Amino acid sequence: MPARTGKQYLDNLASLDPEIYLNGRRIRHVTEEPVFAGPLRTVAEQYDLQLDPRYVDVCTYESPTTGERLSRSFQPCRSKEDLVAKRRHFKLRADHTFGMMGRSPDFMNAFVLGWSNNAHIFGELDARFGENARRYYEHVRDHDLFLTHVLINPAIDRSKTSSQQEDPFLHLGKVRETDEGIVVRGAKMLSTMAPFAEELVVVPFGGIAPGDDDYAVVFAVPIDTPGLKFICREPVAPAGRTEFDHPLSSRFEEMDCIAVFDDVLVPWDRVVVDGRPGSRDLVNRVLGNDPSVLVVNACRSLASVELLCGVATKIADATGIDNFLHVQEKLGDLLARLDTLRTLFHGAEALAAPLPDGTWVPYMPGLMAFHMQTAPTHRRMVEVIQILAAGNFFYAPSGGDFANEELRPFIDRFVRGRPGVSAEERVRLFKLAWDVAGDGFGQRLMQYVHYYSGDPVRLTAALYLSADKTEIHRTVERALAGSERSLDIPVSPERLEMAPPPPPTKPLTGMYPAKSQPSS
Ligand SMILES: Cc1cc2nc3c(=O)[nH]c(=O)nc-3n(C[C@H](O)[C@H](O)[C@H](O)COP(=O)(O)OP(=O)(O)OC[C@H]3O[C@@H](n4cnc5c(N)ncnc54)[C@H](O)[C@@H]3O)c2cc1C
Repeated sequence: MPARTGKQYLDNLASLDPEIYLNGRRIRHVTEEPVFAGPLRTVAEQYDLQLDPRYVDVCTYESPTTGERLSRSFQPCRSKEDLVAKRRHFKLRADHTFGMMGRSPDFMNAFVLGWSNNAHIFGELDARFGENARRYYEHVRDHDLFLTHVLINPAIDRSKTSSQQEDPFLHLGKVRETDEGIVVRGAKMLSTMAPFAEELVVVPFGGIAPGDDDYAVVFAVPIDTPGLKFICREPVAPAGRTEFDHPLSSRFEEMDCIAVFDDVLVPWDRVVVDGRPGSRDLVNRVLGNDPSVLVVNACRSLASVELLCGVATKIADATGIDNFLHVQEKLGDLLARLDTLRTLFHGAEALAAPLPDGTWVPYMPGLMAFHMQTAPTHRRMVEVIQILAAGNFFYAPSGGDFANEELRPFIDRFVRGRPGVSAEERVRLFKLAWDVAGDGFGQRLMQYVHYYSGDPVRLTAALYLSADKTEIHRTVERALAGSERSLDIPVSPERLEMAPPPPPTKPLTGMYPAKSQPSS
């Protein structure tokens, strides 16, 4: 099947029977659940978008084997042109949600492309596993499936390894093997979008301790696999929210769930790492995702800070405060931050280079630097929106008030903005600002931005440990040499051709520094 429409996605989702629980209730038909209506419509639109005549060339490419149109997100990058084409696709789909949805289909599509690229590494444990990884990517690509994933163990006692927890199956681990596959038990925290997904991918992240091979299991299963349960958090956008009152949260709430594995059988053809001795070393060495995951993430981040920056400047204008110096200083700072991110984003692409296997990747340290700047930028933009909006959030009548003919003249008179800004324009703007900067929806997004890629503290430490510091140390040596080498100045190259960074030489475990791992 080629790239799907929204209807094809929804029809398939309706045919599945996953165990999804919301406030104690089993949701039997996710496609009919009112709480899920807004986000489901948005996910379906993400599928429709790729076949829209305006975007089909941006969002799809021709299958080399069948000639069908496939989602661009699955395309391997064999040239810089491929890289640019994928970035345009990712940014388009991120702009559709204004970057409010981090785990829209592109995220996991890019992730499983990496399973295909890394099949030879998974094959080191068992040739079947490499084959499974490659075939799974093709299965997801050819059926254009929507995936969720779980990486992290629940935070029961972070000072202990998985096998040291009070019960050996609090963290997800392998219980036994059968002729059909491996049986796994335990839990993984935070499966975003699980109610809307058709498949679940499991990959441990953050480092597995010595002696914990049983917990180094990598696999993918259909979302309605027996024994697999998802318990949703409380919705931040309860059913019935209108687009007038909640322009973002009524459409873009990604549900998060804890995933419980109550003795789940994973068939052998879905196993990529089976928890045998040596599994830990492999999982700590390779996460298995494609470098384009960082591009998906960067496109989402950019889309969301573009919206935030626009909201901040619009609200300053709407109430005539943009003539004040301190407001201009704050807005100027936000615009500079936005342009810093844009420059990093496009700079990483400009410095793209091929890996030894011919895959083109953007300048990865640049994308990592981009990632590390986005959370503080997002937070500052939210803070500035709060400072500039002040009490304005709290006298924004609801859609129902606007529809009340008796109230309307008062609203039009007293709730308008500066001359030229009507009450409706002003109120809609402040409701948008509240969704992203005040409401639980916006708070969850900010938490997402800080943590979606792991703990920023350990990620930043890992960046320090793995960075190539040769150049900056040469500069220090030149400064120390004093006048002896004062005319020995390197001339910067005419063209910057950055090779992709070598693999880290320091012992990192699944991206986090080894020293921050609990040990057995
Ligand atoms: C909104 C949202 C959606 C998410 N969606 C998904 C998803 O779909 N799939 C998925 O797999 N994950 C998802 N995540 C989880 C995300 O991967 C984790 O939040 C992230 O990896 C951090 O892990 P943690 O939350 O357990 O925090 P922890 O790693 O436990 O950190 C909590 C605090 O303790 C400190 N700390 C803990 N351990 C150490 C240590 N060993 N050394 C030093 N400091 C330590 C940290 O610095 C931090 O301040 C999501 C997270 C959020 C917020």
